[in-house]
Amino acid sequence: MGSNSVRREGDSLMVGLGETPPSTDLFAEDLFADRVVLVTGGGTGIGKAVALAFADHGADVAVVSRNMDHLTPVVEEIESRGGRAYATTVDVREYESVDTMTETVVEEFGGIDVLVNNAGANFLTPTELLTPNGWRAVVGTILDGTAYCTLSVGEHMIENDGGAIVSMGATNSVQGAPYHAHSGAGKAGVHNLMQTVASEWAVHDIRANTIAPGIIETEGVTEAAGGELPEEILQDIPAERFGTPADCVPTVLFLTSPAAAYVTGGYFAVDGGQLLASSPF
Ligand SMILES: CCCCC/C=C/C(=O)SCCNC(=O)CCNC(=O)[C@H](O)C(C)(C)COP(=O)(O)OP(=O)(O)OC[C@H]1O[C@@H](n2cnc3c(N)ncnc32)[C@H](O)[C@@H]1OP(=O)(O)O
Ligand SMILES: NC(=O)C1=CN([C@@H]2O[C@H](COP(=O)(O)OP(=O)(O)OC[C@H]3O[C@@H](n4cnc5c(N)ncnc54)[C@H](OP(=O)(O)O)[C@@H]3O)[C@@H](O)[C@H]2O)C=CC1
Repeated sequence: MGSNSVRREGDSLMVGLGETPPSTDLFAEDLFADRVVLVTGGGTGIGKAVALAFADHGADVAVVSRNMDHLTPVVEEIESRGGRAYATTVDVREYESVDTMTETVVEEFGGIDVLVNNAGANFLTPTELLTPNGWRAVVGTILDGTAYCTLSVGEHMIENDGGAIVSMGATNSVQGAPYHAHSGAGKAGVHNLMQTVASEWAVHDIRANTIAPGIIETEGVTEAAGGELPEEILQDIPAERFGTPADCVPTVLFLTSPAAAYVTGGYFAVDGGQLLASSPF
């Protein structure tokens, strides 16, 4: 068995920098029983993997995004596994649309305990070619969208028994990098917003954290990168592979579970070591 794989010896699960095991191998089956989880952008990529995993651990799951064609298969998949799921459309860039989403989900499931701000958008462009509309398309989705969902669902959480919020940041928020002006600035704002929310809303029993995926192979990032992910990037990733949506799942589940009761305002890279500096020698 290669060094980059999960090894089981007897009953113990030994994990290095290999494949992330399915969440059902790692967390209790009923970890999120009686909990309601809302995942924005839950019909594709990372959001889809996260939504399915929450359902596998007993949550009622609402998936929302602009396109019902992305959402319906996830609802069907969850229901076919015996779970409860619900989908509604939303454009996270529009506050009214977001507020309607919150009301609809609360009406359907009776509350919202966990919010995963996952809806996102990106493309790579030299800054001098970035138009105001291009900036708005990306920053409007990742920063306004995260803020609107946090404000709307947060109001509900404050009025009820608190909750947990996780937002998808990105490793490009840590320092400026070519072609990421809109995405990097927006994702930096996401982390800063989560820190502020964490500090203000602890009193309401609400925790808020940021997960920063590195490069996770999804159709979305491939499109954002212009059609393919250049293999040369792997030279800067100590894990020597791109991530998968499954790599992001356990961190989301951990941060929104009671295991993270004392964890708030944090920034958690899921990047195979991509943020580590490469050797100058
Ligand atoms: C590579 C490592 C990245 C790590 C960090 C983050 C990663 C991620 O977020 S990954 C995945 C997220 N998923 C996606 O990005 C999905 C695929 N992307 C898109 O759908 C588009 O890029 C979109 C976000 C712009 C689509 O939004 P939409 O509202 O449909 O936008 P429009 O097509 O109407 O365009 C608005 C505006 O943006 C300009 N624009 C769009 N694409 C590009 C591009 N590739 N390069 C330059 N400019 C672009 C477009 O021209 C419009 O501006 P105006 O022409 O001035 O009207
Ligand atoms: N993959 C990667 O390498 C990385 C991803 N991330 C972040 O992780 C998250 C998921 O990315 P990934 O799974 O790769 O990408 P996807 O493109 O698969 O996911 C983005 C999701 O957001 C939804 N969405 C986009 N715009 C809106 C909007 N205005 N309103 C509501 N929903 C919207 C899309 O659904 P629909 O089209 O139906 O609206 C889609 O389901 C994003 O926040 C992304 O920025 C961060 C770093 C790296």
